[in-house]
Amino acid sequence: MKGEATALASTPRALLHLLYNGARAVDVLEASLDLGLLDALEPGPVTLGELATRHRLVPVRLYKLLDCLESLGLVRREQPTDALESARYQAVPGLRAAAQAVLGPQSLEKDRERYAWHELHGQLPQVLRGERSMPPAAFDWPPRTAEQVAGFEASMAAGLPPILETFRAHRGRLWERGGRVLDVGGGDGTLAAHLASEHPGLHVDVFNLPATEPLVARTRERFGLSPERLGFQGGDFLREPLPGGYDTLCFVRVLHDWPADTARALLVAARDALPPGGRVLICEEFRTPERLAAQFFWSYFLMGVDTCVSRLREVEHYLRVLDETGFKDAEVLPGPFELILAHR
Ligand SMILES: C[S@@+](CC[C@H](N)C(=O)[O-])C[C@H]1O[C@@H](n2cnc3c(N)ncnc32)[C@H](O)[C@@H]1O
Repeated sequence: MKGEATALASTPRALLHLLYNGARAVDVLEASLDLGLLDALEPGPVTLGELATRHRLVPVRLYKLLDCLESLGLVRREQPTDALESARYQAVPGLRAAAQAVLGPQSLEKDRERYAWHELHGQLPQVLRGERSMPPAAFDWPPRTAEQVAGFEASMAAGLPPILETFRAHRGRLWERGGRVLDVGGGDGTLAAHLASEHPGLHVDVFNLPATEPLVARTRERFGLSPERLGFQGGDFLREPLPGGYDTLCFVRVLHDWPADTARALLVAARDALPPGGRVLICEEFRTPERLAAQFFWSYFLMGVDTCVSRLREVEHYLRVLDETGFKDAEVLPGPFELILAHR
């Protein structure tokens, strides 16, 4: 039985049937996760008879649940005889981890429900004609009040684990020589604090808008770091050059927020601030089919927010701009969020 991932649906009509049944499909997956069926199905293959006995489930009912999973392309079935119990199943690789990430307690999708998407729901023709938008009271971009800034930076920090995983996977390569790092647009300093804590030879500063200074101070305190290990440089990268004195400048989920010419200008500013041999690190949600799917909520939501021009770009776009702005030896380091490393 082959276990490789499959397309969600083979035809547009099949996809539309599945989408219409989205709430029921999520119910099927949550039940499968809660019952522990995914733990058994992913190593698989396992027969329906074994699954039903192990989990004390009614075989004829379990068969129908597995039909639902099969129609979603999430399990494969072999039916050696017509007896239900003999049907053998195997989940596609990664299903359990995906179900945990998307439906489990730390689900980003569930967190997104608190945003006012229903302001647009059912109104897309008016939204697209420019007659209706997200009310600023429901979502303001860029964040303006201290409360909005703190809420936004906290939600960014909550999404850092896969980024930290990538940084950790390449720790030897990135930080064995220590040095001074500037995390440009570095949020509330959570990434910088992890880097400083995990690598005693590093000094890390956050460059961010002055309004974020108290947030970085709080992070510094939470991690028990001194200002010598985790510093703050207040500034506006749209209006002033980036500060010098660093070996590495990081742009983590920053460049995608801007039009291409602004993102390019930021890389030029980085080049001008770095010494020869200095490094730039770009960590982004590069545009891939999976990332676009993970971004579906924001593609929908931001139709009503013209002030946000954030967009996913292919990794090749950034590699080309790095080349055009004079960076050398760019390479893509793999991980849950790929990291581009390039040298001045
Ligand atoms: C999408 S967030 C990314 C935060 C963080 N790097 C992360 O990945 O969690 C963009 C960051 O850029 C900062 N930023 C936005 N405009 C800026 C500006 N003009 N100058 C400096 N920082 C800015 C924001 O305050 C925020 O921290």
